[in-house]
Amino acid sequence: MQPSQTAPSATTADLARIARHPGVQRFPGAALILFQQKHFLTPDECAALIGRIDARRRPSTIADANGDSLFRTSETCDLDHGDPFVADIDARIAGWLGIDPAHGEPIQGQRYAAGQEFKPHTDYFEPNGSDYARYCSVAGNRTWTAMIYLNEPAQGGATRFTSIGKTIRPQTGKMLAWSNRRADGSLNPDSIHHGMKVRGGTKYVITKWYRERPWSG
Ligand SMILES: O=C(O)CCC(=O)C(=O)O
Ligand SMILES: [Fe+2]
Repeated sequence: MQPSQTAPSATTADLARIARHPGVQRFPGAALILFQQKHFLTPDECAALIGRIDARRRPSTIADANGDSLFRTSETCDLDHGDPFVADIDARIAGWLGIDPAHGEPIQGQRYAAGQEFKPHTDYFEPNGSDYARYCSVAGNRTWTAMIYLNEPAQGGATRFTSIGKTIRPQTGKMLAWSNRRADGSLNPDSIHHGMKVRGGTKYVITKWYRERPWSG
């Protein structure tokens, strides 16, 4: 293999590598390291993922449940990494970020019907939260999130980063990638975001989370 084709081995994303991707956009401001890459997946790839999500979806769950049963009302699907199509997308996301793929959790699909949402939350686990040991003792906390919109709901369903005041609308194949930590490695509360209510149609995304240490399933 050429060096450029080898899988990355870094424990976190490589900002210089990301910045070199043609068409990548970095959102301004120091509060959050957030990138967008349009057309990361083709419409056909998105449709194929939607088919897989519909075949295996189940109600979504949350860590550190706060008693609000309406906090996350979507459905979730663990995609099968034994499926070469899924494995290829997984490798492309890790390659884009420059993170060792071993640090990634399995890709999940999320489906929101009209009226469903995921209220404002951070993707990292609260170190003082009741579920921290359960979710983080082996692989550590979540470092980076990559999320790809698979379709465009008829109405609603934007992702709003509530602290930095940025709203991103779903576009088929568009990837958002952000660091859940600040440049100094501390957890970043400004990564808080809201998967806003779908008002018409259905919304599908895939989410990919990376950890401080290798993920062992
Ligand atoms: O659906 C969205 O826009 C956000 C999804 C999300 O934040 C998550 O799954 O952690
Ligand atoms: Fe999230």
